Amino acid sequence: MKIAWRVLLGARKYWLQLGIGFVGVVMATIAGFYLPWAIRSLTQLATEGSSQFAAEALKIGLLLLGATCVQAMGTSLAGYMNHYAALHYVADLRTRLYSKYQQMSLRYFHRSRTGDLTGRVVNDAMEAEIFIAHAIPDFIVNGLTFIGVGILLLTINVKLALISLITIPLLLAITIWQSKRLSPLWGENSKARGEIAGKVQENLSGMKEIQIFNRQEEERGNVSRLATKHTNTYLRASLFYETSVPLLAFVTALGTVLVVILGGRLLAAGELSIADIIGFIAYLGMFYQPVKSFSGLVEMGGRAAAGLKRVYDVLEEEEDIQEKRNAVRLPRVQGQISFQDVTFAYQDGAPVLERLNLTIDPGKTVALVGTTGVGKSTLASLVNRFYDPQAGSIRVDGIDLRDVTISSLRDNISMVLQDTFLFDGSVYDNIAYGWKDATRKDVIAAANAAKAHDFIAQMEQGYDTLIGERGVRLSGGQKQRLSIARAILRNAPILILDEATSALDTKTEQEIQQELDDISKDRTTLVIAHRLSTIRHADQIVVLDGTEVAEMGTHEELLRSGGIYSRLYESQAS
Ligand SMILES: Nc1ncnc2c1ncn2[C@@H]1O[C@H](COP(=O)(O)OP(=O)(O)OP(=O)(O)O)[C@@H](O)[C@H]1O
Repeated sequence: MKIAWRVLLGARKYWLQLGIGFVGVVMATIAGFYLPWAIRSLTQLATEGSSQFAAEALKIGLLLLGATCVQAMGTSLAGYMNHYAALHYVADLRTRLYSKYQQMSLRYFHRSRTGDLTGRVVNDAMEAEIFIAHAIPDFIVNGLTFIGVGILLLTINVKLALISLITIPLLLAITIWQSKRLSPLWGENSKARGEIAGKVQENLSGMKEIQIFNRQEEERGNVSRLATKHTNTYLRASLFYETSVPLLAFVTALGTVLVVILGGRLLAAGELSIADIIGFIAYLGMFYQPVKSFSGLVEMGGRAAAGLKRVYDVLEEEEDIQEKRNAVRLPRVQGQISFQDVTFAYQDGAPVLERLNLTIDPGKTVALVGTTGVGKSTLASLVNRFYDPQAGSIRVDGIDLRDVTISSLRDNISMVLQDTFLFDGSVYDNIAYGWKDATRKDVIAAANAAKAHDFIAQMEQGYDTLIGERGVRLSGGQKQRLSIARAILRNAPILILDEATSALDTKTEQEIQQELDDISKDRTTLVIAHRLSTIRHADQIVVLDGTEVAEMGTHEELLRSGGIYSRLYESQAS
């Protein structure tokens, strides 16, 4: 019920269409009441031996034609208008969900499965269509039919109408029992379906690893287990559904049996005509229909509500990276970055960084060095608020990152990451992704600076060549060069290079290194590189050890001091 209100309130932009749909539903339902009435009237005329039978029958026929036309028009109007509202609301929900995903921190994506998140946008949001265009109109039709036909039955014969009510409590008890058991089962079913989507998506991304390590059997087993789990949850729900539906049909038939027996007695006593009995039985089918379909409706609503709950759960999720209400726009910065007593942990009790202090002067190049897993990438990702530290603060030009809007902060930062991601589109689009107002000249200049222009020019369609799933495959080094071009194009005052040249051969690395050295001259640059030869010219080298800064200085200073850095450098040189 809560979900129904939520859907209706959420779809308030489409109340006009829903209102028209409502009128259509009412028109069609009421017009549908006429057929049994017409049968009753015709039987009455025939049994009374009316001399005007032909003329009366024509009148009834024309009325029936009118009612049928109204019913058809109402159904069509309601169907289109309700679908119009429903499908537009589905589009709104999908957009809101996606936009919510964009606001979530990386932490959220690490703990969620991509397939599950995709399923919420594609499948679960679609349940709103079931709710608005099917469950709610059906509920109105059923309510109207039950009340309207109930009144008509009372007008035909009160005693018979009361007798036909006897089975209703039993019918209701069965449907309520059924819906209580079914709703949670449909919830489990949705979850199990999401798990399969998540697992298959994950395995498709990791297919190379599955084949390299020959884990096909295990992975097939994992998918099969999830598929069986889904089948079992579905079957449990199905068992309830399939036992209660025939039970309902049986109890409904009992009602008709009672009416036939009592109707016969009343007929014998002269209290009722044969036309009344025929009309009554024709209406009785309509009268029991809402009660019978109540369980199906509850089941349909329950399933849709379970899916929609998964959508609303995401929409309600609190973003762990929040923008303050009074956050200000960060202008283009000079580029001083300072970490003050920063403590950060992915999991409680296992800090990656603890009370870390570090100041990077504007325009300087600072290299982060340390053993693998020490927290270099983590430190870099705190600068553009992929995560917030649990304690301490990070400032850019003295301004706390939490006081500025996230978009203005990120406008000031360009990043080249270890794992390059390129979109399914042209080479040009992928480079231009770095700056939406870039001209073709800017894009080519950036490609030149990243030493990517030559290989792009050699492609059959040059910058218009499609890459990714629909186009050509690029080598790791080519991809990396495009992502460097994208970052160069962004022209931000802070540049973060996280293993940016790791996929390149030594010769190309050296060439690009020169370009990177050039572009980092007038901007603050944070470099993470395992190959220490690439960072020896950095203004400052910061060595992380444990959870804090262990050493700091230039290449020469650190070599002289004979600490961690000098040992690392020597081990690489040998
Ligand atoms: N999303 C995450 N959730 C939980 N733990 C994480 C996550 N990302 C990194 N870690 C852990 O945090 C620690 C620091 O990781 P980080 O990637 O910052 O190290 P790094 O120094 O950049 O390593 P490398 O040189 O191998 O890239 C590691 O122990 C890592 O396992």
